[in-house]
Amino acid sequence: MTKPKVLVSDKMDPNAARIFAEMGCDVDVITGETPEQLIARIGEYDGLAIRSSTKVTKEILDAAPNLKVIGRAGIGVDNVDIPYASSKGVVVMNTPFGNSITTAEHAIALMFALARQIPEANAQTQAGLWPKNGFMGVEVTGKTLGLIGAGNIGSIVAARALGLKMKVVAFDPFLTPERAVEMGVEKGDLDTLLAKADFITLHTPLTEQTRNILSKENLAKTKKGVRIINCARGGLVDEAALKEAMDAGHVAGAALDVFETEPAKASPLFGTPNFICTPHLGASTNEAQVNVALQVAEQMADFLVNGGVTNALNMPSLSAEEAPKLKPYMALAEKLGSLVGQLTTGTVPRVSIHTEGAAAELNARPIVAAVLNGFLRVQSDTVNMVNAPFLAKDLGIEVREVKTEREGDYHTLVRVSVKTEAGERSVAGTLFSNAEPRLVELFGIKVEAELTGDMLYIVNEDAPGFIGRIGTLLGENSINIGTFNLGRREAGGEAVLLLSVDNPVTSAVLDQARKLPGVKKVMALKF
Ligand SMILES: NC(=O)C1=CN([C@@H]2O[C@H](COP(=O)(O)OP(=O)(O)OC[C@H]3O[C@@H](n4cnc5c(N)ncnc54)[C@H](O)[C@@H]3O)[C@@H](O)[C@H]2O)C=CC1
Ligand SMILES: O=C(O)CCC(=O)C(=O)O
Repeated sequence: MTKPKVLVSDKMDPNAARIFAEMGCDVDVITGETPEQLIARIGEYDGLAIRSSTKVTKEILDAAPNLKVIGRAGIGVDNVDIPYASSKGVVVMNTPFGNSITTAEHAIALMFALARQIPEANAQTQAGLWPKNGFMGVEVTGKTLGLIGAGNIGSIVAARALGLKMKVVAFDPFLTPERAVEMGVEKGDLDTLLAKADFITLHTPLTEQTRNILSKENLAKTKKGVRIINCARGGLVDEAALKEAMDAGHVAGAALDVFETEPAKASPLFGTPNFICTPHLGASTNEAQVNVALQVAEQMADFLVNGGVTNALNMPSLSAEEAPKLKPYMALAEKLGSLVGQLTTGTVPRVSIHTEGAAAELNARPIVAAVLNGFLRVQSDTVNMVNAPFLAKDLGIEVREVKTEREGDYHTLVRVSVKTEAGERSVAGTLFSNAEPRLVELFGIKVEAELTGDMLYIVNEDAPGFIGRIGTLLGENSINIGTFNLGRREAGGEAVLLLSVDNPVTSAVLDQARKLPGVKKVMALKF
């Protein structure tokens, strides 16, 4: 088997390359290239490992037909066009925890640097000025820290601030009252936070809701003398409004690690008294960089070599415990989706996935994605587990999930139903020995079959002599039958025949089969 090829295109701890190699990937580390150089190179790679410098645009994704996974050694993925990557079936992963402590510590470091004006005091002291009287600081003890965003990093910042005997007011629409109590913070709305905080620190992603969350209007609602720290993303603070508020003496100090445009080579804030900044160093410690490099390489290699999915942003994760249990279900789900896709014509406004018994206890998202992957594969060669749910949405297909924990006839069952112009049609399957996917029902008829390789699907009137005739026809055309699976609605009624065959059935043979007496439908299937 050829080894997957990975490109590391941003500066990353060397442990990443070591792990990729140890886990069976060929790895190239080529950093600092222009977008054009990356476009010329990316075509040969299965994986791309990045930090924040590489911008993974539509153009880069279009030039990457082999790309299967993008791994961000860090948290923010705003440098990756995720919707487009998803539409191309490329998994995007990050490492959500590896640099959180380091970034929280940077926010706390900047808070102290602001409180005691350390950068300027340092500069003037080293210039020989000994400015003993020019730097009256403030204590942080007893002050209120306004925390905008109480996720991984925000909650670490809160814990550190509480340790410094500060009070913490947190604004985060997803923060539950219980979690706020657990964190020891006061949950407040944004206006309350703005009115109360002596220091404000931001820890949200940049979204349409958070862009300019510290706007001119909101800065005006802050306490006079407030100090602001942003170690999250440029664009959360309106930089021009911040400059105005600092010049007016309303904001006493601001520390930015991140800027709206990076690298920030110029800014109206540069040179403003009590403004300090760092060049997006939030994650830059030895510890964090080793953590994220190891983690991204392990996750990407696990995906490329073993199919494991961890911390993907556009695909359901499969934990190490879940993966072995879910894998046979995903195979079953994909086969059932494929069967119903091959047997259905016309528009399908709805696909329902019903899990029953043991299947209902599992994480349904990978099972649903696998059904859609199989179902849509019939119309698209480029569909996969990542883009199938997006493609279904684009096609206007409603996807329903139903779970019944009670067992029916089978210990475990997955049923796929599609709504068509002709009505609802469904197929169902189970796992034999908890591992082997088997079809057990086809459009209301009980039929047990392994869906594999080339198959022939025949609907006929149940009558003596038919099986002999189809066997003879295939034999005369040198088509060897592997398995033979029969089902019927009732004696003498509609019957279904599913045959696995050792070689594909040509259209000429299909035509001959259609002419056999009692035959209603004949189709070649492929799994
Ligand atoms: N400066 C640097 O080098 C680094 C920056 N970061 C950035 O830090 C940010 C936070 O990272 P994590 O804490 O790991 O993310 P997280 O996802 O754990 O937490 C983000 C929090 O923001 C909250 N949030 C979302 N929308 C909000 C809104 N409209 N108002 C208030 N809160 C809102 C979410 O509910 C969530 O709790 C990310 O943007 C990340 O890119 C992360 C690492 C290093
Ligand atoms: O990789 C870096 O230095 C930046 C880290 C960062 O911003 C993130 O993880 O979101």
